[in-house]
Amino acid sequence: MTQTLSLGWPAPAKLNLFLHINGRRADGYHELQTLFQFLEHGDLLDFKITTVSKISLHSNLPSSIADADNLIVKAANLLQQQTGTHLGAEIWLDKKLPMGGGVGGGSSDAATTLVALNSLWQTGLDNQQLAALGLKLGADVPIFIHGHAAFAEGVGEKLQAVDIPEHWYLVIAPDVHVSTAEIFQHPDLPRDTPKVSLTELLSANWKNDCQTLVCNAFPQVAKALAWLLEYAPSRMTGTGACVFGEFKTQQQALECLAQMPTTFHGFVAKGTNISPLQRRLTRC
Ligand SMILES: C[C@](O)(CO)[C@H](O)COP(=O)(O)OP(=O)(O)OC[C@H]1O[C@@H](n2ccc(N)nc2=O)[C@H](O)[C@@H]1O
Ligand SMILES: Nc1ncnc2c1ncn2[C@@H]1O[C@H](COP(=O)(O)OP(=O)(O)OP(=O)(O)O)[C@@H](O)[C@H]1O
Repeated sequence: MTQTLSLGWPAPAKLNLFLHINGRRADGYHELQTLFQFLEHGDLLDFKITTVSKISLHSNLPSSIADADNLIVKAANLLQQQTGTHLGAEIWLDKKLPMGGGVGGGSSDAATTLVALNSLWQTGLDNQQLAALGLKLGADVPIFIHGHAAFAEGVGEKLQAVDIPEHWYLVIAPDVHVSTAEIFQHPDLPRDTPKVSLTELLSANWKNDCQTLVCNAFPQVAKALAWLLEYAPSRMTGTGACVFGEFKTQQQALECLAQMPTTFHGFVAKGTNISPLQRRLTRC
């Protein structure tokens, strides 16, 4: 087999448009209800398929993340083990998403690796099997494999596709790393939002149950959110640190970005119900 080069696999960001924590399971994981939408903005991965089974990664990530801890390498190894393929891959990652930002960059990279390699290695797993594999790597991986905006329950793996308005967002990434595990372990995290139906949730005011705790612990997050709220309905995504403001048009979002203090870092992107990864897969 000749070596195959396959370029331009997107690993988009996600937003949690709301995030409710309904309880804590015996294994420590939390039951939640959340609404996921993708952004037309994210990391990019390239793959070279090799006939030796080695997985190697080249990236612009900080060297503090060892390859063995990288979710891309973990995803590729997991797919190899699961399918018994003897093929390997050389992978290039162009990291654009803020890390530990609640926009799911690591999970999205893992999902893109599973979806792309399953196609390029011709290992034939269906989306359900890939999502089950992905869940072993992180609670957010299945949504990126699912590829459609969704209402999620369970620990984030029970997904119901939804079609919701595709607004423009200004996302601000405060210069702090929020540990998802630490937020979920925190004694002050509210864990008692009652579960309600999707219909009720879609017409309610949206909130993020982690937001107050994270804003209290990280003044940079509170500051970014307070600034955004002057311009648009705004919230935190996931367990932070990113916050987003919602705009009807690209122009409004860009005008707000232009006024943003230079001490903040942010980007404008459109929300999308169909993941850019799905669109790339159908071009394969
Ligand atoms: C908060 C969300 O971003 C919402 O989309 C996700 O639920 C987090 O997903 P993730 O980053 O893929 O999280 P994981 O890597 O699976 O878990 C990190 C840590 O968060 C905690 N965790 C995560 C998800 C969940 N439903 N309950 C939890 O308690 C666990 O302590 C876990 O050790
Ligand atoms: N490919 C990767 N990209 C980014 N982070 C990675 C990757 N592989 C492993 N990690 C580790 O995962 C941590 C969290 O990454 P990520 O950027 O996905 O956080 P996040 O956006 O808060 O995710 P979530 O919204 O799922 O909680 C990083 O700090 C890093 O140590």
